[in-house]
Amino acid sequence: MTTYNLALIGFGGVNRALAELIRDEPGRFASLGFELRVVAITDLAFGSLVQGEGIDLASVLAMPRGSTFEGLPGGSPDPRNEDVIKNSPADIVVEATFTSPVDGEPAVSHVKWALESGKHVVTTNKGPVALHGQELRTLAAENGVRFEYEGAVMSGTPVIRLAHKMLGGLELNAVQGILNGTSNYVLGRMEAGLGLDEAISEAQALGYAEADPTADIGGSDVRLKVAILANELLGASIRPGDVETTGIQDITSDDVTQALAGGSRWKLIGEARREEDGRIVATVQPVALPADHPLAGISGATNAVSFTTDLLGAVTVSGPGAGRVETAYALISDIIAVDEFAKGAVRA
Ligand SMILES: NC(=O)C1=CN([C@@H]2O[C@H](COP(=O)(O)OP(=O)(O)OC[C@H]3O[C@@H](n4cnc5c(N)ncnc54)[C@H](O)[C@@H]3O)[C@@H](O)[C@H]2O)C=CC1
Ligand SMILES: N[C@@H](CC=O)C(=O)O
Repeated sequence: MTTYNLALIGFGGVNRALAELIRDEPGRFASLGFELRVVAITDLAFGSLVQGEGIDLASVLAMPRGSTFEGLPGGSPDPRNEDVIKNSPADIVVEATFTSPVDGEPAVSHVKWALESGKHVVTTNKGPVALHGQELRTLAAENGVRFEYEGAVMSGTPVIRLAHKMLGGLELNAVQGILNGTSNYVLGRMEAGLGLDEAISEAQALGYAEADPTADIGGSDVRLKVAILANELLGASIRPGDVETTGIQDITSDDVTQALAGGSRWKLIGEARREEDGRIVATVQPVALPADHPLAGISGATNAVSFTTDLLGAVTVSGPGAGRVETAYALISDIIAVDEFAKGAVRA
Protein backbone atom coordinates (compact mmCIF):
# COMPACT_ATOMS: atom_id res chain seq x y z
CA MET A 1 0.00 0.00 0.00
CA THR A 2 1.39 3.42 -1.00
CA THR A 3 1.06 6.32 1.44
CA TYR A 4 0.88 9.82 -0.07
CA ASN A 5 1.87 12.67 2.22
CA LEU A 6 -0.24 15.78 1.61
CA ALA A 7 0.39 19.47 2.32
CA LEU A 8 -2.89 21.39 2.44
CA ILE A 9 -2.37 25.01 1.38
CA GLY A 10 -5.49 26.88 2.52
CA PHE A 11 -7.66 25.32 5.20
CA GLY A 12 -11.08 26.65 4.20
CA GLY A 13 -14.24 24.87 3.07
CA VAL A 14 -12.76 22.59 0.41
CA ASN A 15 -9.56 21.47 2.13
CA ARG A 16 -11.40 21.00 5.43
CA ALA A 17 -13.90 18.75 3.61
CA LEU A 18 -10.96 16.77 2.22
CA ALA A 19 -9.45 16.49 5.72
CA GLU A 20 -12.82 15.31 7.08
CA LEU A 21 -13.01 12.61 4.40
CA ILE A 22 -9.51 11.38 5.30
CA ARG A 23 -10.33 11.53 9.03
CA ASP A 24 -13.67 9.73 8.71
CA GLU A 25 -12.85 7.17 6.04
CA PRO A 26 -9.12 6.45 6.15
CA GLY A 27 -9.63 3.11 4.36
CA ARG A 28 -11.70 4.57 1.53
CA PHE A 29 -8.81 4.46 -0.97
CA ALA A 30 -7.40 1.07 0.07
CA SER A 31 -9.01 -0.62 -2.93
CA LEU A 32 -7.12 1.87 -5.13
CA GLY A 33 -3.85 0.87 -3.47
CA PHE A 34 -3.06 4.04 -1.51
CA GLU A 35 -3.75 5.86 1.71
CA LEU A 36 -3.52 9.57 2.48
CA ARG A 37 -1.68 11.27 5.34
CA VAL A 38 -1.72 15.03 5.93
CA VAL A 39 1.76 16.18 7.01
CA ALA A 40 1.37 19.96 6.61
CA ILE A 41 -1.35 22.61 6.68
CA THR A 42 -1.10 26.35 6.06
CA ASP A 43 -3.81 28.97 6.27
CA LEU A 44 -3.98 32.76 6.59
CA ALA A 45 -6.05 32.38 9.77
CA PHE A 46 -4.44 29.37 11.47
CA GLY A 47 -0.78 29.76 10.43
CA SER A 48 1.20 26.66 9.57
CA LEU A 49 1.72 23.19 10.97
CA VAL A 50 4.20 20.55 9.83
CA GLN A 51 4.26 17.10 11.42
CA GLY A 52 6.05 14.51 9.29
CA GLU A 53 4.50 11.57 11.13
CA GLY A 54 1.01 12.81 10.23
CA ILE A 55 -1.25 15.51 11.69
CA ASP A 56 -4.09 14.48 14.00
CA LEU A 57 -6.91 15.75 11.77
CA ALA A 58 -9.62 15.36 14.41
CA SER A 59 -7.74 17.83 16.64
CA VAL A 60 -7.04 20.47 14.01
CA LEU A 61 -10.56 20.25 12.58
CA ALA A 62 -11.91 20.89 16.09
CA MET A 63 -9.82 24.04 16.61
CA PRO A 64 -12.08 27.05 17.19
CA ARG A 65 -12.12 30.10 14.91
CA GLY A 66 -9.55 32.64 16.03
CA SER A 67 -7.06 30.03 17.28
CA THR A 68 -3.74 29.33 15.57
CA PHE A 69 -1.24 26.48 15.26
CA GLU A 70 1.23 28.38 17.48
CA GLY A 71 2.40 26.23 20.39
CA LEU A 72 1.74 22.90 18.62
CA PRO A 73 4.86 20.86 17.71
CA GLY A 74 5.81 22.09 14.20
CA GLY A 75 3.30 24.92 14.52
CA SER A 76 3.54 28.63 13.73
CA PRO A 77 1.02 31.50 13.75
CA ASP A 78 2.29 32.50 10.28
CA PRO A 79 1.25 30.67 7.10
CA ARG A 80 4.85 30.04 6.04
CA ASN A 81 3.71 28.85 2.60
CA GLU A 82 7.02 28.96 0.76
CA ASP A 83 8.96 27.10 3.45
CA VAL A 84 6.19 24.53 3.96
CA ILE A 85 5.70 23.90 0.24
CA LYS A 86 9.42 23.60 -0.47
CA ASN A 87 10.63 21.81 2.66
CA SER A 88 7.80 19.78 4.21
CA PRO A 89 7.88 16.01 3.55
CA ALA A 90 4.82 16.22 1.28
CA ASP A 91 4.53 14.25 -1.95
CA ILE A 92 1.44 16.17 -3.10
CA VAL A 93 0.62 19.85 -2.50
CA VAL A 94 -3.13 20.49 -2.34
CA GLU A 95 -3.69 24.14 -3.32
CA ALA A 96 -7.09 25.51 -2.23
CA THR A 97 -6.54 29.17 -1.37
CA PHE A 98 -8.59 32.05 -2.76
CA THR A 99 -8.88 32.30 -6.56
CA SER A 100 -7.53 35.58 -7.91
CA PRO A 101 -9.08 36.31 -11.32
CA VAL A 102 -6.54 39.11 -11.86
CA ASP A 103 -3.11 37.47 -11.63
CA GLY A 104 -3.77 34.08 -10.01
CA GLU A 105 -1.50 34.94 -7.08
CA PRO A 106 -0.46 33.79 -4.55
CA ALA A 107 -1.60 30.42 -5.88
CA VAL A 108 0.60 30.63 -8.99
CA SER A 109 3.69 30.96 -6.77
CA HIS A 110 2.47 28.11 -4.54
CA VAL A 111 2.14 25.85 -7.58
CA LYS A 112 5.54 26.83 -8.98
CA TRP A 113 7.33 26.28 -5.66
CA ALA A 114 5.76 22.84 -5.38
CA LEU A 115 6.51 21.71 -8.94
CA GLU A 116 10.08 23.04 -8.79
CA SER A 117 10.55 21.07 -5.55
CA GLY A 118 9.49 17.87 -7.30
CA LYS A 119 6.06 17.72 -5.62
CA HIS A 120 2.83 16.95 -7.46
CA VAL A 121 0.11 19.62 -7.31
CA VAL A 122 -3.63 19.08 -7.18
CA THR A 123 -5.77 22.21 -7.07
CA THR A 124 -9.30 23.56 -7.26
CA ASN A 125 -7.97 27.08 -7.78
CA LYS A 126 -8.95 28.43 -11.18
CA GLY A 127 -6.47 31.32 -11.28
CA PRO A 128 -3.24 29.39 -11.97
CA VAL A 129 -4.94 27.18 -14.57
CA ALA A 130 -6.71 29.96 -16.49
CA LEU A 131 -3.78 32.40 -16.42
CA HIS A 132 -0.69 30.15 -16.50
CA GLY A 133 -1.96 26.68 -17.39
CA GLN A 134 0.46 25.92 -20.23
CA GLU A 135 3.50 27.23 -18.35
CA LEU A 136 2.63 25.17 -15.26
CA ARG A 137 1.97 22.00 -17.24
CA THR A 138 5.38 22.41 -18.86
CA LEU A 139 7.02 23.03 -15.47
CA ALA A 140 5.37 19.88 -14.09
CA ALA A 141 6.61 17.79 -17.04
CA GLU A 142 10.14 19.21 -16.66
CA ASN A 143 10.14 18.14 -13.01
CA GLY A 144 8.60 14.70 -13.61
CA VAL A 145 5.46 15.45 -11.56
CA ARG A 146 1.77 16.08 -12.21
CA PHE A 147 -0.27 19.29 -12.18
CA GLU A 148 -3.94 18.26 -11.87
CA TYR A 149 -6.93 20.61 -11.62
CA GLU A 150 -10.20 18.80 -12.33
CA GLY A 151 -12.05 20.91 -9.71
CA ALA A 152 -11.26 24.16 -11.51
CA VAL A 153 -14.33 23.58 -13.71
CA MET A 154 -17.62 22.19 -12.34
CA SER A 155 -16.29 21.11 -8.95
CA GLY A 156 -16.17 17.31 -8.57
CA THR A 157 -18.14 16.62 -11.75
CA PRO A 158 -15.71 15.11 -14.27
CA VAL A 159 -15.30 17.45 -17.22
CA ILE A 160 -11.68 18.15 -18.13
CA ARG A 161 -10.26 14.65 -17.68
CA LEU A 162 -13.42 13.08 -19.08
CA ALA A 163 -13.18 15.18 -22.24
CA HIS A 164 -9.46 14.45 -22.66
CA LYS A 165 -9.85 10.73 -22.09
CA MET A 166 -13.24 9.94 -23.59
CA LEU A 167 -13.69 12.52 -26.38
CA GLY A 168 -10.12 12.35 -27.65
CA GLY A 169 -11.02 10.98 -31.09
CA LEU A 170 -13.59 13.69 -31.78
CA GLU A 171 -13.25 17.19 -33.14
CA LEU A 172 -14.62 19.58 -30.54
CA ASN A 173 -15.93 22.82 -32.00
CA ALA A 174 -17.72 24.43 -29.08
CA VAL A 175 -18.35 24.20 -25.35
CA GLN A 176 -21.39 25.84 -23.81
CA GLY A 177 -22.78 25.60 -20.34
CA ILE A 178 -23.89 26.76 -16.94
CA LEU A 179 -20.54 26.90 -15.17
CA ASN A 180 -21.18 28.70 -11.89
CA GLY A 181 -23.07 27.08 -9.04
CA THR A 182 -23.61 30.28 -7.07
CA SER A 183 -25.21 32.33 -9.83
CA ASN A 184 -27.43 29.43 -10.89
CA TYR A 185 -28.48 28.88 -7.29
CA VAL A 186 -29.12 32.62 -6.85
CA LEU A 187 -31.25 32.87 -10.02
CA GLY A 188 -33.33 29.91 -8.82
CA ARG A 189 -33.85 31.48 -5.39
CA MET A 190 -34.85 34.77 -7.07
CA GLU A 191 -37.45 32.79 -9.02
CA ALA A 192 -38.71 31.62 -5.61
CA GLY A 193 -39.07 35.24 -4.48
CA LEU A 194 -35.79 36.01 -2.66
CA GLY A 195 -33.85 39.22 -3.24
CA LEU A 196 -30.37 39.09 -4.79
CA ASP A 197 -28.48 39.78 -1.54
CA GLU A 198 -30.47 37.24 0.47
CA ALA A 199 -29.90 34.59 -2.19
CA ILE A 200 -26.15 35.34 -2.25
CA SER A 201 -25.99 34.96 1.56
CA GLU A 202 -27.56 31.52 1.26
CA ALA A 203 -25.03 30.49 -1.41
CA GLN A 204 -22.21 31.67 0.86
CA ALA A 205 -23.54 29.68 3.82
CA LEU A 206 -23.75 26.58 1.62
CA GLY A 207 -20.07 26.96 0.63
CA TYR A 208 -20.76 27.64 -3.06
CA ALA A 209 -19.60 31.25 -3.35
CA GLU A 210 -16.10 32.64 -3.86
CA ALA A 211 -14.55 34.55 -0.94
CA ASP A 212 -15.64 37.63 -2.92
CA PRO A 213 -19.03 36.64 -4.41
CA THR A 214 -18.91 39.43 -6.97
CA ALA A 215 -16.70 37.00 -8.92
CA ASP A 216 -19.71 34.65 -9.14
CA ILE A 217 -22.37 37.28 -9.80
CA GLY A 218 -20.27 39.50 -12.08
CA GLY A 219 -19.19 36.58 -14.30
CA SER A 220 -15.43 36.62 -13.69
CA ASP A 221 -15.53 33.10 -12.23
CA VAL A 222 -17.19 31.76 -15.39
CA ARG A 223 -14.77 33.80 -17.51
CA LEU A 224 -11.87 31.83 -15.97
CA LYS A 225 -13.67 28.53 -16.56
CA VAL A 226 -14.47 29.39 -20.20
CA ALA A 227 -10.81 30.30 -20.78
CA ILE A 228 -9.74 26.98 -19.23
CA LEU A 229 -12.17 24.96 -21.39
CA ALA A 230 -11.28 26.86 -24.57
CA ASN A 231 -7.56 26.34 -24.03
CA GLU A 232 -7.79 22.75 -22.80
CA LEU A 233 -10.38 21.39 -25.18
CA LEU A 234 -10.56 23.66 -28.24
CA GLY A 235 -6.80 24.15 -28.54
CA ALA A 236 -7.10 27.91 -28.05
CA SER A 237 -4.60 30.13 -26.30
CA ILE A 238 -6.86 32.82 -24.94
CA ARG A 239 -6.55 34.89 -21.77
CA PRO A 240 -9.54 35.38 -19.47
CA GLY A 241 -9.58 39.03 -20.59
CA ASP A 242 -10.39 37.83 -24.13
CA VAL A 243 -13.73 36.44 -22.91
CA GLU A 244 -16.42 39.09 -23.33
CA THR A 245 -18.18 38.96 -19.96
CA THR A 246 -21.49 40.16 -18.53
CA GLY A 247 -22.70 38.85 -15.17
CA ILE A 248 -26.16 38.59 -13.62
CA GLN A 249 -25.78 41.67 -11.42
CA ASP A 250 -28.31 43.66 -13.47
CA ILE A 251 -30.95 40.90 -13.63
CA THR A 252 -33.76 42.01 -11.33
CA SER A 253 -36.36 39.98 -9.46
CA ASP A 254 -38.92 41.40 -11.93
CA ASP A 255 -36.86 40.15 -14.89
CA VAL A 256 -36.72 36.70 -13.35
CA THR A 257 -40.42 36.42 -12.52
CA GLN A 258 -41.53 37.89 -15.85
CA ALA A 259 -39.33 35.40 -17.72
CA LEU A 260 -40.75 32.55 -15.67
CA ALA A 261 -44.31 33.67 -16.37
CA GLY A 262 -43.46 33.70 -20.09
CA GLY A 263 -42.04 30.16 -19.98
CA SER A 264 -38.32 30.98 -19.89
CA ARG A 265 -35.54 31.05 -17.26
CA TRP A 266 -32.54 33.34 -16.92
CA LYS A 267 -29.24 31.45 -16.90
CA LEU A 268 -25.63 32.62 -16.92
CA ILE A 269 -24.17 30.96 -20.00
CA GLY A 270 -20.45 30.55 -20.70
CA GLU A 271 -19.46 29.60 -24.22
CA ALA A 272 -16.40 29.17 -26.44
CA ARG A 273 -16.89 28.46 -30.11
CA ARG A 274 -14.62 27.87 -33.10
CA GLU A 275 -15.64 30.14 -35.99
CA GLU A 276 -15.35 29.07 -39.63
CA ASP A 277 -12.11 31.04 -39.97
CA GLY A 278 -10.66 29.07 -37.02
CA ARG A 279 -10.90 31.91 -34.48
CA ILE A 280 -12.17 31.02 -31.01
CA VAL A 281 -14.87 33.39 -29.77
CA ALA A 282 -15.66 33.19 -26.04
CA THR A 283 -18.44 34.88 -24.09
CA VAL A 284 -20.17 34.90 -20.70
CA GLN A 285 -23.66 36.40 -20.61
CA PRO A 286 -27.09 35.99 -19.02
CA VAL A 287 -29.60 34.47 -21.42
CA ALA A 288 -33.35 33.89 -20.96
CA LEU A 289 -33.63 30.29 -22.17
CA PRO A 290 -36.92 28.85 -23.40
CA ALA A 291 -38.22 26.08 -21.14
CA ASP A 292 -37.47 23.38 -23.72
CA HIS A 293 -33.76 24.32 -23.96
CA PRO A 294 -31.61 21.47 -22.53
CA LEU A 295 -29.93 23.86 -20.05
CA ALA A 296 -33.17 25.48 -18.82
CA GLY A 297 -33.92 22.67 -16.37
CA ILE A 298 -30.49 22.84 -14.65
CA SER A 299 -31.29 24.14 -11.18
CA GLY A 300 -29.58 25.02 -7.92
CA ALA A 301 -25.79 24.60 -7.69
CA THR A 302 -25.94 21.99 -10.44
CA ASN A 303 -23.98 22.88 -13.57
CA ALA A 304 -23.94 21.43 -17.07
CA VAL A 305 -21.64 21.68 -20.06
CA SER A 306 -22.36 20.66 -23.62
CA PHE A 307 -19.53 19.76 -26.01
CA THR A 308 -20.32 20.19 -29.72
CA THR A 309 -18.50 17.37 -31.52
CA ASP A 310 -18.19 16.32 -35.16
CA LEU A 311 -19.18 12.64 -34.84
CA LEU A 312 -21.55 12.64 -31.84
CA GLY A 313 -23.18 16.06 -32.06
CA ALA A 314 -23.81 17.48 -28.60
CA VAL A 315 -22.49 15.55 -25.58
CA THR A 316 -23.67 17.01 -22.28
CA VAL A 317 -22.31 16.43 -18.77
CA SER A 318 -24.25 17.59 -15.73
CA GLY A 319 -23.50 17.46 -12.00
CA PRO A 320 -22.51 19.54 -8.97
CA GLY A 321 -20.83 22.82 -9.91
CA ALA A 322 -19.94 23.88 -6.37
CA GLY A 323 -19.94 22.63 -2.78
CA ARG A 324 -17.28 21.79 -0.23
CA VAL A 325 -17.52 17.99 -0.28
CA GLU A 326 -18.22 17.88 -4.02
CA THR A 327 -15.09 19.92 -4.68
CA ALA A 328 -13.01 17.88 -2.24
CA TYR A 329 -13.91 14.91 -4.43
CA ALA A 330 -12.28 16.70 -7.38
CA LEU A 331 -9.05 16.69 -5.35
CA ILE A 332 -9.46 12.96 -4.75
CA SER A 333 -9.90 12.35 -8.47
CA ASP A 334 -6.73 14.37 -9.06
CA ILE A 335 -4.85 12.30 -6.48
CA ILE A 336 -6.04 9.16 -8.25
CA ALA A 337 -4.54 10.60 -11.47
CA VAL A 338 -1.27 11.30 -9.63
CA ASP A 339 -1.29 7.72 -8.31
CA GLU A 340 -1.81 6.31 -11.83
CA PHE A 341 1.10 8.42 -13.03
CA ALA A 342 3.33 7.41 -10.11
CA LYS A 343 2.54 3.75 -10.71
CA GLY A 344 3.28 4.07 -14.41
CA ALA A 345 -0.29 3.61 -15.63
CA VAL A 346 -0.28 6.98 -17.38
CA ARG A 347 2.55 8.56 -19.31
CA ALA A 348 3.57 12.18 -18.62
N1 LIG B 1 -16.26 26.00 -2.74
C1 LIG B 1 -16.50 25.53 -3.96
O1 LIG B 1 -17.60 25.07 -4.28
C2 LIG B 1 -15.42 25.55 -4.98
C3 LIG B 1 -14.25 26.21 -4.78
N2 LIG B 1 -13.28 26.22 -5.74
C4 LIG B 1 -12.03 26.92 -5.49
O2 LIG B 1 -11.33 26.24 -4.46
C5 LIG B 1 -10.59 27.17 -3.67
C6 LIG B 1 -10.97 26.99 -2.22
O3 LIG B 1 -12.35 27.19 -2.08
P1 LIG B 1 -13.02 27.23 -0.62
O4 LIG B 1 -12.34 26.27 0.26
O5 LIG B 1 -14.46 27.17 -0.85
O6 LIG B 1 -12.61 28.71 -0.18
P2 LIG B 1 -12.53 29.29 1.30
O7 LIG B 1 -12.61 30.76 1.16
O8 LIG B 1 -13.49 28.58 2.19
O9 LIG B 1 -11.08 28.86 1.79
C7 LIG B 1 -9.91 29.40 1.29
C8 LIG B 1 -8.90 29.33 2.42
O10 LIG B 1 -7.64 29.72 1.90
C9 LIG B 1 -6.98 30.47 2.91
N3 LIG B 1 -5.99 31.31 2.26
C10 LIG B 1 -6.20 32.33 1.41
N4 LIG B 1 -5.03 32.85 1.00
C11 LIG B 1 -4.06 32.13 1.61
C12 LIG B 1 -2.65 32.20 1.63
N5 LIG B 1 -1.98 33.11 0.93
N6 LIG B 1 -1.98 31.32 2.39
C13 LIG B 1 -2.63 30.39 3.13
N7 LIG B 1 -3.97 30.29 3.17
C14 LIG B 1 -4.67 31.16 2.42
C15 LIG B 1 -8.07 31.28 3.59
O11 LIG B 1 -7.67 31.67 4.90
C16 LIG B 1 -9.23 30.29 3.59
O12 LIG B 1 -9.29 29.53 4.79
C17 LIG B 1 -10.90 28.56 -4.24
O13 LIG B 1 -9.85 28.91 -5.11
C18 LIG B 1 -12.19 28.35 -5.01
O14 LIG B 1 -12.30 29.22 -6.11
C19 LIG B 1 -13.42 25.54 -6.92
C20 LIG B 1 -14.55 24.82 -7.17
C21 LIG B 1 -15.67 24.83 -6.26
N1 LIG C 1 -17.95 29.87 -6.64
C1 LIG C 1 -17.89 28.84 -7.63
C2 LIG C 1 -17.27 27.62 -7.02
C3 LIG C 1 -16.79 26.69 -8.03
O1 LIG C 1 -16.00 27.02 -8.90
C4 LIG C 1 -19.30 28.50 -8.11
O2 LIG C 1 -20.24 28.94 -7.48
O3 LIG C 1 -19.41 27.82 -9.13
